[in-house]
Amino acid sequence: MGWKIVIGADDAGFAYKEALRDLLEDDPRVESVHDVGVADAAATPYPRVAVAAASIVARGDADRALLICGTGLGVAIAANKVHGIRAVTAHDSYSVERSVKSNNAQVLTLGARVIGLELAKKLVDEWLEHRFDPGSPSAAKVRLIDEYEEEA
Ligand SMILES: O=C[C@H](O)[C@H](O)COP(=O)(O)O
Repeated sequence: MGWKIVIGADDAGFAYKEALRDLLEDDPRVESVHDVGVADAAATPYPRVAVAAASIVARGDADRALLICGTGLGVAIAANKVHGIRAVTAHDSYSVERSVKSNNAQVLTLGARVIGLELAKKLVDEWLEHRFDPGSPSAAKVRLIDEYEEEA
């Protein structure tokens, strides 16, 4: 079975979201792509799409989410407010890899005003290759985040 991915963006990320969704839909590693919007480039506050996408992942209806805004930062902050979600902004290959292998982040966020579309496509392509190893030494560190969240 392939990845079930949710994708979303605000107005600043709309054009990138459209291009990255097309890429994901054509990728044999991807089973499904759920687009939570926005549907056009009309101004939309980034927390709305970020929370909508992250909630789908949190309830187990998708494996991962890809979110795009101007910087990637606002959608990451908003997505991280959803219980159980680990969202990161990553604009280089190594960080994208470690976001999965070290942090078991289910949400990758990108900034359309920060990186070019071709780099965004390359990072998303690489992201699909990475998997978290629950038997790795990183797992205990991620559990500490979960434990803190349960106690908070
Ligand atoms: O993090 C927020 C995003 O970059 C958003 O696209 C732009 O937000 P702003 O209009 O508040 O700068």
